[in-house]
Amino acid sequence: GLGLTNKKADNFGEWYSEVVVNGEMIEYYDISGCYILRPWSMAIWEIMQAFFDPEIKKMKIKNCYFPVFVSSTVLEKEKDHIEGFAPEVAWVTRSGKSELEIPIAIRPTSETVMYPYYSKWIRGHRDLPLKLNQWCNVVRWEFSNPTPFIRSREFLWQEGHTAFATKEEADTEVLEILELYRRIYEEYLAVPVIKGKKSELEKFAGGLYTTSVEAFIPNTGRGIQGATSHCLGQNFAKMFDINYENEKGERAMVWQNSWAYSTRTIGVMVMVHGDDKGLVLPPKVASVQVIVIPVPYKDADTQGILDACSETVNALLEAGIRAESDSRDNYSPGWKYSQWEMKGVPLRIEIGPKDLANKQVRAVRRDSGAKIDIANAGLVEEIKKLLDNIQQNLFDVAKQKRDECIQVIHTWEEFIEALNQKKMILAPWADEKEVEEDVKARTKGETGAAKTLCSPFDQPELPEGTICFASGKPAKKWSYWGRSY
Ligand SMILES: O=C1CCCN[C@@H]1CCCn1cnc2cc(F)c(F)cc2c1=O
Ligand SMILES: [Mg+2]
Repeated sequence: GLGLTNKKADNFGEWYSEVVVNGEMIEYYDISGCYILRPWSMAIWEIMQAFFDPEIKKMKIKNCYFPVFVSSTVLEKEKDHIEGFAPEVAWVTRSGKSELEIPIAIRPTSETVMYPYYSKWIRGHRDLPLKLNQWCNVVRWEFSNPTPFIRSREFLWQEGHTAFATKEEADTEVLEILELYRRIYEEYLAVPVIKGKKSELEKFAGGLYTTSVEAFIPNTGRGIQGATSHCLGQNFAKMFDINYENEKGERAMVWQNSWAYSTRTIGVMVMVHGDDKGLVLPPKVASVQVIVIPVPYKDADTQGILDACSETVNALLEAGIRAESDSRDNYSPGWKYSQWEMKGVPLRIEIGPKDLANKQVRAVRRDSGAKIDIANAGLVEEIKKLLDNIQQNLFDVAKQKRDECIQVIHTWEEFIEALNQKKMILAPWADEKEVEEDVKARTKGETGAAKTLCSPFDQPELPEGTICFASGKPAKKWSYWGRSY
């Protein structure tokens, strides 16, 4: 019957895959690491896209579409950028019965697909800035444990690829995009994130610097990169000859950025807000915000109740609230309550004989379970307020839980202790690659090594003489550390 067999606090991994399946977001596919995105999750992707796409259009970024296939010559053009990733690249080696002359890769990301054409299109300073984005899928044949939305062999994302005449313009855009990613998480998914800069070891090797929004999953004590915005510097301009004649008639290389968020966002939201009754959807991203359920009673005025349900739905729809009624006659109200709770619908409205008589409805919140009787007069306004309150409450609760997981430390002992307590660790460190490599080596274990998540833009005080928790060298900055996805 209905109901989850796994508890979130007991076995998180099994709970998560049960919730995304029972909530009808995901269907498992017969190829490992691949998942079907059912309408219940696709609708969330579309709602986020409906926010992000107009925002980048305001920034004069244009959408385009490049081929999914990459020739091996161009993919391998960038040796050091690719070398670590080579095992993840999926290849087409034949069509029908005939082997291909040259194998063709399926895009794992599109730098090498796009930049030869950036080189061709960018000739003079009037061709700048060139700012393109594409909404597409990418394929990375990952081997570590596949997880719906979080780590899959194919996923949907947007990838932005921009080119500027000056570093200043690039630096500015990196942060403008990162702010949009923060808004996706905090204003839509109700998930708190931390903005910061990746370490030299964790950044995109092909770029100059990487910024990210970092989320945290309290149940597993793991950080997760929520979205990423890189400044590529002039590295790819050098590799792909993307240069132009500047206003002084000199040859100059462009400054580039690339940035992405993916369907991973949905998985983070499920992990943070889901509970033992199933999904809990923030109203801003719920394709159904209010489900109206008739509660007929014996021979009580059933038609009157059904009419009240459709009138309520229509009033809510007219006010721009995404409402539906569930008037299926082959399920009991109780069964419907559980099913819509499993699907995480933020608000349920029940209409029974008593409600009909009193010209009111009974609203039930999915986040707190609170039951509220609301008069039909002024119903729409009350429901709007309730949905806003649910959105804010989900964020506040998630932020409070995440903040409780943050532990400031100064010594190695404190670091290990906090790691074992599944904390998100804030520590002063020397900001040296070897130090991070050493921490990874010293914390390797079956639950994965600790690594830097990001160095927050919002730096705490670093008093003179503070030492690095791992090396004893003078500390240069604070960074968040932890195990991660
Ligand atoms: O993260 C982004 C934002 C959107 C555009 N790309 C950048 C960097 C992607 C880094 N990356 C990430 N994963 C990869 C996997 C591969 F198999 C491969 F060949 C290359 C890569 C790879 O370059
Ligand atoms: Mg990867």
